Amino acid sequence: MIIENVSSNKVFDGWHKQYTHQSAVLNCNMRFAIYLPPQATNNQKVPVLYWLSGLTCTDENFMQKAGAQRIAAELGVAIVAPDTSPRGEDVADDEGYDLGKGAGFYVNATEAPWSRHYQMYDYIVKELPELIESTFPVNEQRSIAGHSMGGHGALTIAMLNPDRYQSMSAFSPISNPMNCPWGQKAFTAYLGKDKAFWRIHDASELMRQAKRFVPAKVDQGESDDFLTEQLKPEMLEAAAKASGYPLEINLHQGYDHSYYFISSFIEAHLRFHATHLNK
Ligand SMILES: N[C@@H](CCC(=O)N[C@@H](CS)C(=O)NCC(=O)O)C(=O)O
Repeated sequence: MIIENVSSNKVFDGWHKQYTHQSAVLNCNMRFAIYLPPQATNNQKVPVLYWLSGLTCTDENFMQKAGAQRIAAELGVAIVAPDTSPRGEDVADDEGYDLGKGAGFYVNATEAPWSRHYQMYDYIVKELPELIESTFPVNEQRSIAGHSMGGHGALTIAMLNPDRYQSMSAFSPISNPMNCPWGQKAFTAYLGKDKAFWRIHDASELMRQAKRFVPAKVDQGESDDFLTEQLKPEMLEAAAKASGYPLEINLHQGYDHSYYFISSFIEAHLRFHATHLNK
C-alpha cells in the first residue's frame, strides 16, 4: 500500500508525522497522524495507543491540543490518531455536525447512502493497524482510547476485540448511544431502525454482558454540557457493577467537554495504558 508523508515535526525527541493513503475499506483517501517516540528505531519496536477523536475532529485535534507527546516519549509508546470519518467530495454528508463527515461513529454502515464509505469499524480494527504495523517500528501490542464519540468507539471496539487490545480508556464517552440523541441519530442513519443491530455498538450493553474484561479507565468532567443528555456515564457504571467489570471511572468537578479537560488528565491515561502495554 502506498502512503505519503505530508508533514513531520520533531517533538520531545520523537516525531509527529501525518500521512495520507488510499483506504480500500473506506473507498477514499484518508489522513492519519502518528507520534513515534524516540525509542522507536529500526532496532526497537514500540507498542501503540490508538486515539479516537470526537465529533467534528480530524487527526489534528488530539495531536495539537492534548499535550500527550512528552509522556508518550518518556514511556516509549507510539500514538496513532485516525480521522473520524471517510473524507472526499463523493462521500455522503449531512448538514448537522453530528452525522456524516467528522461523525463516523466507528461503525460499519449498512444503510444507503452511508454504506459505500462509512466502514470506520473495519478501518480502525483491521486496515489501519495492518498499515501501521507493516510501515513503522511498532509491535502488535495495542491499546485504544478516545473522547466522546471516540470514547464510545474505543470502549466498544476494545470490548468486541478483547484479544487485540491490552487496555481501553475514554474521556467523556457517549456511554449509552442507544439512549441518547447523538447515538440514536447516527445509529438510525448508519445501521437502520432495527435496534438489535445497535446493541453491539453500545458500550453499556457490551459492558453489562461482558464475560472477558479489558482493563478500563474512564474520566468525565462534571461541568460537561453534554453530560446528562448525551454521555450518561451512570449507565456505564451500572453496567460495570452488573457484570463485575473492572472499570475505573472518575468524575472531576468543574471540568467541561473540551481538550482543556483532556490535557489535564492525559498523563494518567498514558501511564495506565503503558502498564498494560509493557507487560
Ligand atoms: N460544540 C461542538 C460540538 C462538538 C464537540 O464538542 N466536539 C468535541 C468532540 S465531541 C471536540 O473535540 N471538538 C474539537 C475540539 O475541541 O478541538 C460543535 O458544535 O462543533
